[in-house]
Amino acid sequence: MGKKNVALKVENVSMRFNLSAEKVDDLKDYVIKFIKRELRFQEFWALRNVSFELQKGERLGILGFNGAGKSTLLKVIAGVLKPTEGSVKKKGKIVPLLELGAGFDKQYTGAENIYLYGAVLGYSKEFIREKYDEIVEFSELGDFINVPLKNYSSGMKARLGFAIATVVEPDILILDEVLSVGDAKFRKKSEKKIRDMFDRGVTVLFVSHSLEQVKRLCDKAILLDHGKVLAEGSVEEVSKLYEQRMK
Ligand SMILES: Nc1ncnc2c1ncn2[C@@H]1O[C@H](COP(=O)(O)OP(=O)(O)OP(=O)(O)O)[C@@H](O)[C@H]1O
Repeated sequence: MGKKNVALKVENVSMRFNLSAEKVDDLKDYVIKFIKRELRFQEFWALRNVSFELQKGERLGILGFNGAGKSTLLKVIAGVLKPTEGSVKKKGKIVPLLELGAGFDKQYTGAENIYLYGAVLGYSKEFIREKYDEIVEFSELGDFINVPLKNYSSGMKARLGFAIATVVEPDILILDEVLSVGDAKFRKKSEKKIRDMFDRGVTVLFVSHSLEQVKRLCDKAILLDHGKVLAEGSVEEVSKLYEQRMK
C-alpha cells in the first residue's frame, strides 16, 4: 500500500497526568502548602511512546484491561486531549463517538438538543436542519422528541446521541463502547449503520470490552498494557494474545 493512503499516523505519543500526592484538607491548607512549596504531584503516564499507522479503510480494535489507556488514546486522537509528547496526523473529517450525549442539556427537548449537540459536534445549523428528519427517524423517539430530556430513559438519550453523531459521513470514525447502548434491537440497527460506513471505506478506531465484537468489526488490533503497545497485528493474532493474558 502506498504512502498516499495513510489515514492516521500516531507517532511517539505519551500522555502524562498529574495526580495530587499530597492530602490537602481545605483551601487554606492548600495555600500554605503551595507557598511552602510542599505540594507535590505524582506523575502518571497513561500513554508511553505509542506509535502506529492506519491506511484508509482499515479498522483497528484497541484491546487492553481497565486503565490500560484505551480511552485516553482515543481522546488524544480525537483532539480532546493534547498529548504531552508526540504527534497525531489525520486526514479527513473525524467523528468521535466518545461519551454519547455529553453535550446534552436536560432542560431542553430532544428537538432542541439536536441543534445543541449538533453544534457541539461542529455541524452548522443548515446542516442540522437538512438532516433533522433523518435524525428523529433513526432515534425512534416519535413524539418524545418534543419532551424535555430529563424525562428520557438512558437508552433513549443514547439513541438520540447516536442518531445525531452518525448523521455525517466521516473519514475516520472513533467508537468508544458506543455499540453497547440501547436495547438489542437498537444495537443491531446501530451496528448495521456502522457497517454501511465500513462499506464506504471509513477508517475506524474501536474500543470495546466485547472481544467478540472487536473480532467481528475490526481487521487489525493493538494491545495496550499500562499505556504501552504490547502487540500490534491482525485482529486474530492480537486477540489470541489478549485471551492468553486473561487466564
Ligand atoms: N484526566 C485524568 N487525570 C488523571 N488520570 C487519568 C485521567 N484520565 C485517565 N486517567 C488515568 O489514566 C489511566 C488510563 O485510563 P483510560 O480511561 O484511558 O483507560 P481504559 O483503558 O480506557 O480503561 P477502561 O477499560 O476502564 O475504560 C487510568 O489509570 C486512569 O486513572
